[in-house]
Amino acid sequence: MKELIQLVKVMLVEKKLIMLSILLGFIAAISSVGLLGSGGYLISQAALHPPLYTLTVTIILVRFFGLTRAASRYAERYFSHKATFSILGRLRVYFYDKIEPLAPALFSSYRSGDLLSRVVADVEKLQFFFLRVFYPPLVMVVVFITTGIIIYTFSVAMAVVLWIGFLIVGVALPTIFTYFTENIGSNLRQKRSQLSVEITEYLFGFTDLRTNLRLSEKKNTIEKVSDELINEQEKDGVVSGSGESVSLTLAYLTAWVVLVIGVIYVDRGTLDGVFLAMLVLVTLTVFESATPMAAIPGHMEESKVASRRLFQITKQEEKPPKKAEVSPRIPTDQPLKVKFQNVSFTYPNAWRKALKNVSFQVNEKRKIAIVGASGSGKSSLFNLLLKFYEGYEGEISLGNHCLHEFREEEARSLFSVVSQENHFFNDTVRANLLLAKPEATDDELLNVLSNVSLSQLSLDDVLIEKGLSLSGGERQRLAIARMILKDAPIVLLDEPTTGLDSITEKEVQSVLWPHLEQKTVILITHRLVGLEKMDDIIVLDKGEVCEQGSYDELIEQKGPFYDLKRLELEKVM
Ligand SMILES: Nc1ncnc2c1ncn2[C@@H]1O[C@H](COP(=O)(O)OP(=O)(O)OP(=O)(O)O)[C@@H](O)[C@H]1O
Repeated sequence: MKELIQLVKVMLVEKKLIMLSILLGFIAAISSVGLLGSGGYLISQAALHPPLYTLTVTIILVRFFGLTRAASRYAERYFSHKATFSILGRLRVYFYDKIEPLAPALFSSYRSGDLLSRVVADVEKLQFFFLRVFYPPLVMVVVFITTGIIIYTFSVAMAVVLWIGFLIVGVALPTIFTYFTENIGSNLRQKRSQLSVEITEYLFGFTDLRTNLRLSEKKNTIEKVSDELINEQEKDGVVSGSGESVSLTLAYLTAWVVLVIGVIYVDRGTLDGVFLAMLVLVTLTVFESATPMAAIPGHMEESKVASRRLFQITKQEEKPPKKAEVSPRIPTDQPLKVKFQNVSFTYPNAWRKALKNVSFQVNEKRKIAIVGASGSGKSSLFNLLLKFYEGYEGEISLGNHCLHEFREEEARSLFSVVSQENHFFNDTVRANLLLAKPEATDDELLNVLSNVSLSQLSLDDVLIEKGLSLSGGERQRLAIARMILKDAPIVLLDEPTTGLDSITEKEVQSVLWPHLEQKTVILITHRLVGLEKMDDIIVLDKGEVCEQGSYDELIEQKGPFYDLKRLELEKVM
């Protein structure tokens, strides 16, 4: 329930549209009651053959209610859907704003398929919260009160029957159906989320699954989960369908009881027979606004769970990292030094430290390599520098400022990153390059492409997602083109040539290094080729710095670096 209250708070930003929808919903419902009531009265009066002028007022009333009903129903649909789409838009922005600063730490808690399903499908599901859960009961209560008072002036017994009918259809039935829908709803959601996870894994792992001959196995799993989902949807359909039919039956039953009471009263002479049709039709019509109540439990349950799942992701925000209010202004065109002082770090939910008391300094324009076996903590250093994770001990500084002083965007603007796997979007070469420098002109882009020996590409060439239409070497050179365009003072290289053959590796290196002269460079690698040109090498082992020095010093020292180098050479032989 707490989540729904939170949801309502976000929704209330659209209070004008919400009020308008409720008001128009009420006018439409009461006009329906008025139309059928005055219609019933007109027919009864007409049957008595009165002079035509006595019917004029009733005819005008029928026309008035008819037109008002049509216009207000249209306006109600228009404004309620407008409110719904505005609310959904706001919710998407709200959740995106909350989630964005939590990435990539978020991926340690959620599988990407599940996250996708939460942010897309769960927000989508919330459209029914306003349309089916939030405002129809408000309209229903006001319409019943108004109609109950009108009927009361004719007969107390009829009004009591109407109110009993209302309590059964509008309150008791939805409560009973809540019980049934809870179970079905939770299975349905579980299956939907499972299907989303399976499909996402199928798409992301397509190549691996195919090469390992596991494609059909995965397909079968997807089909099985899909069948289970269909099964749950069928059950859900049966429950919500029966909810509606039971409500309708009870509404007709109430109208029958009103008719029977009316007949008795007319027989006794306590009610004028001309009002009988009007009262029965009014009773029938007023239930139009109560029958949607049967669908409320299902939608309510779905909205409750959808909002719980959504707010759960953002809950990590409750212990937010220290956020800098104003970032120090550092010119991005000047070299910058980087310093780690006794930095220790444990990933959220991890049981051991990824970094332990790491200290090193890279002065302006210096180039250092950080080497170590897989899992030694190399990427974790970049994760902290780029502020993907907070909550470390010790101090990291850029220039003369502590990293905590920088806002995320400002800190990231000081780095260019070239990694082993750079992402390219399914868009033109131009769009993929402008990502690094949105204001760059075509001439500038073409110049950079020629600098990285990619003159054969046109700016309008469209890349397949992840740059799969390019060779590995071309992808890396395109990533270097982005780095040149961004022109940040610190360059982070994360195994930029791993996976390339030695000729392509040489080509990429020859394109890369001339552009790094004026930059502070940190290279992380587990391969020890070409490290002679680095000013300093830091060797990490299980998150700790175990050795540091120039290439020659480390070779001479015959320590861990020397051992790693020897092992690598042995492997090559
Ligand atoms: N998101 C994460 N959540 C929990 N633990 C993590 C996470 N990322 C890394 N680790 C752990 O932190 C330690 C250091 O990992 P890191 O990725 O920094 O090593 P690495 O030297 O860069 O490895 P590789 O060369 O394979 O990329 C490892 O024990 C790893 O399991």
